[in-house]
Amino acid sequence: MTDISNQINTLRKTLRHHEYLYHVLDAPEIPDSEYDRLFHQLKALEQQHPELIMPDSPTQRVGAKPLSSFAQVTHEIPMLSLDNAFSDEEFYAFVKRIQDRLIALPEKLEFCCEPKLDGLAVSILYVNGVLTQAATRGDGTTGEDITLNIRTIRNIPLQLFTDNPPARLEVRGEVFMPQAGFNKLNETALAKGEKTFANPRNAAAGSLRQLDPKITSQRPLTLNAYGIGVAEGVELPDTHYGRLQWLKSLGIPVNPEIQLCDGVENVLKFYRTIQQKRPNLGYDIDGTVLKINSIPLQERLGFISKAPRWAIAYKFPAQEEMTI
Ligand SMILES: NC(=O)n1nc(-c2ccco2)nc1N
Repeated sequence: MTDISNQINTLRKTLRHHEYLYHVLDAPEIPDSEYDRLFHQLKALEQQHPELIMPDSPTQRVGAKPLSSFAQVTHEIPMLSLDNAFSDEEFYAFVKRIQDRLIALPEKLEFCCEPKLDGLAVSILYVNGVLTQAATRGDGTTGEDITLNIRTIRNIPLQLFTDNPPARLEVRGEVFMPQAGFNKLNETALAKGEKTFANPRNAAAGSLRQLDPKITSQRPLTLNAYGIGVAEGVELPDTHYGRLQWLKSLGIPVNPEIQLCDGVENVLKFYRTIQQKRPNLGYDIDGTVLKINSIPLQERLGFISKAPRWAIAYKFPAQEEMTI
């Protein structure tokens, strides 16, 4: 490898490390001025040697020019929506349905308990550890290709932090806008006489669905992963919580409030704790998501194909056999 490409690779590794410390761990080790100096050093070297530019270089986060429209992406594994509970009784009924379906049952059900982030669900595909495609959830089967916009979100690694990446890994999570960033965005928009957003969720959706990645790049968006879709060339942990910890080890941001809860009473304790924390989290949530932690149990339970809640077929009574 030439000396120049050595310098370029060392700078990329250093910048990825500091980007992770700053945007994922919120624990920078160098001042912004030093990060900028290294970034501009890399940018200059790449401009002198464009043949060495790689898509996963830290300098390649913001796409070149605006798109005219979004391509469609079909999810290999559908991104289903969640059933809702609005009371302890409805949660108990949910647990009872599980117990009724699982003949052989562990004495206590273990749940992975998560805050329900109020943003936009996205799917991010890494091929051999490199961020290759990203899409919105859309209708669960088909979404919009927002790869260029997702690449601008600073806490989403362009390359997984491992020397032995899976062949393909689909990370699923919520992109949201923290309240401080939302307030600042609206203040600036107001000052400029531009459109303001009603709430952080709309701001996140509007920012992610920008055709110009330069605009998305200036919006304070962040990702928290909450699951895995496609995974090839890797043996995944057999619990949901274990999979989230594994994602974290790859440099993927996961919400710090997530907890394992053993038994229904501890789950309800988590729910009330998050409810109390809610005003001070710094980002909007609209509840909690409570998941059976064991993957084999999840697979035994499967999915209910979700009929829309907004339509009903009101049928005529079965006709008597037509007599001619
Ligand atoms: N919105 C949110 O925070 N979600 N959404 C899920 C989800 C949706 C489908 C399966 O899991 N999980 C979390 N934490």
